[in-house]
Amino acid sequence: MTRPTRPADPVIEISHLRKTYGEKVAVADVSLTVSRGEIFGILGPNGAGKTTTVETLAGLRQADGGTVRVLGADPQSHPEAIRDRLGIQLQESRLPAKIRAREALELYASFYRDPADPAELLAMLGLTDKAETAFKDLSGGQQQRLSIALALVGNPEIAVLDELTTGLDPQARRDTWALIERVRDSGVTILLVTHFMDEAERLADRLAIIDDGRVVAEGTPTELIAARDDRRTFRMRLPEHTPADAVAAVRDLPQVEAITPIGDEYEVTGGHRVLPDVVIALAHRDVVPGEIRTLTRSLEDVFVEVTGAPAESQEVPA
Ligand SMILES: Nc1ncnc2c1ncn2[C@@H]1O[C@H](COP(=O)(O)OP(=O)(O)OP(=O)(O)O)[C@@H](O)[C@H]1O
Repeated sequence: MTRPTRPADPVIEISHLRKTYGEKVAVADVSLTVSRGEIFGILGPNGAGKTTTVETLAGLRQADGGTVRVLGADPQSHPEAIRDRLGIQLQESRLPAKIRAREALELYASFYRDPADPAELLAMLGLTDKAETAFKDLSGGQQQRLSIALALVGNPEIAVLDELTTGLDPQARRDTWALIERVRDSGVTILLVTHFMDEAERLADRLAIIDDGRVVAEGTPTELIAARDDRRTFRMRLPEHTPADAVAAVRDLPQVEAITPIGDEYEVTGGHRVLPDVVIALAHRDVVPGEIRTLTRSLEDVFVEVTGAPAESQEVPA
């Protein structure tokens, strides 16, 4: 597992968290630390224990083992210590159909000692025009932005956002990402729960991949990709009439793990020197590849390797 250096100024510290529901172990052993001012992503397949982890740190569930500290306080024994300092947007937060956007924000603002100005929040989230619109008449993206506004209305130091862009169209997702970056830039620490690789790669300063109730990898997206980047893959197009023994010679090179014909190309995977070795071996046989493309790894490749799970579909409604 990748172990990053210890983060500075921790605002969330989870150590060996365990949570069961009867026989079901939802969280087996999760430890992670979130620093002030960062966007920290929790990424994992369905049922991995992500929501249970964030609900426990928000004081909404009682842990069976381990310790949780949020802004230095234990949310299990002192939920009031973090109540005004942590805002949470849970999956599929539903509001009454007829409540208007401004009314919902004013209602939530009334729960806090030092709330944000609802009108300012509406403006920041691009909802000023929709202030008097009933919840049921807002689009999916507008409902999502309102639920983010509700997580921010208490002027929290930490915002926990769960499945932020599920069900949004591509443009609404991009708009939401830009908004989250603005919120982070205003000084709020963000804990983002997601099963979308592109979202985690784009937004998270650091992230933990959780699988089956355990942290299986942790670091910046770049660290995670680089840590496992000891293999190289490229595709090449060979000239017509390339002799079969040239391809066989490539297959026999120590650096080559696999060479697979795909359409009119070959995909070659191997060690970090595989590309020059293949090109030199072909040159010895007077074969010059017509085109070579190296394939770069993504967070999705890392996710599949560490969880063994197929990556969640990235498809969203057009
Ligand atoms: N209240 C509950 N009672 C019993 N089992 C539960 C309960 N809540 C969650 N679980 C189970 O615990 C496991 C972890 O659930 P959790 O919701 O934390 O996962 P998740 O990673 O957030 O998944 P998803 O991405 O699907 O929301 C799952 O197997 C789930 O079915």
